[in-house]
Amino acid sequence: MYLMKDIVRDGDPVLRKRAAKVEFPLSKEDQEFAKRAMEYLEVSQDPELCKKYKLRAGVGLAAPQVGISKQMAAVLVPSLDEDDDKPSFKDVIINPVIVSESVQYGALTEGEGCLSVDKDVPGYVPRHDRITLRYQDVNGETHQVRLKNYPAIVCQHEIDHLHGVLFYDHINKEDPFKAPDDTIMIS
Ligand SMILES: O=C(O)C[C@@H](Cc1ccccc1)[C@H](O)SCc1ccccc1
Ligand code: NI
Repeated sequence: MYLMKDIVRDGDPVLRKRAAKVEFPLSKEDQEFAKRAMEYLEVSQDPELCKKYKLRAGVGLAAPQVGISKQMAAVLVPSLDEDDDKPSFKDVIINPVIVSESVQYGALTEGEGCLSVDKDVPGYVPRHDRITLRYQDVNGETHQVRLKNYPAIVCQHEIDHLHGVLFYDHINKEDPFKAPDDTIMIS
């Protein structure tokens, strides 16, 4: 499993590169990332284990964030209603492509953070509220899923990492809390 020491921080050029496409069958290194990244997310979302391993909670972890410039990201988005323990989205997305996206924006009301960015950067991060995502899983199977609101926001944050984009690149410099007026605000 990865620890915070394995996470590359803003300033490292790997976070600003466009990551390379992943070939199948996965190499040992790629399989290792998939396993360790999903483990990180699961452990980080367990309050006890999160404290024990001194992790920052995460709902996504992209390969460039551990220095691997390849198009892979683990995503584990818990369902928003606590009692339903089935995640709203859980998979390792490989060579992801957003094949269609809503004109309407969505943004988290609390703004965003990033495991690779230690400073708080306040402001709304306008993203597409709904997306159709095509990706391959660790077995090379192609999936096409429609996501909206929180899971859509998380996948766009992770896919940005594969294109060398960080969340604060999207924040309006003049007025950080300005968002297009029909933006869906997600809490
Ligand atoms: O740095 C990362 O990629 C992981 C981020 C993903 C993220 C997605 C959407 C919006 C904000 C961040 C971490 O999950 S940041 C910590 C966190 C944990 C739980 C919920 C939201 C953010
Ligand atoms: Ni991030």
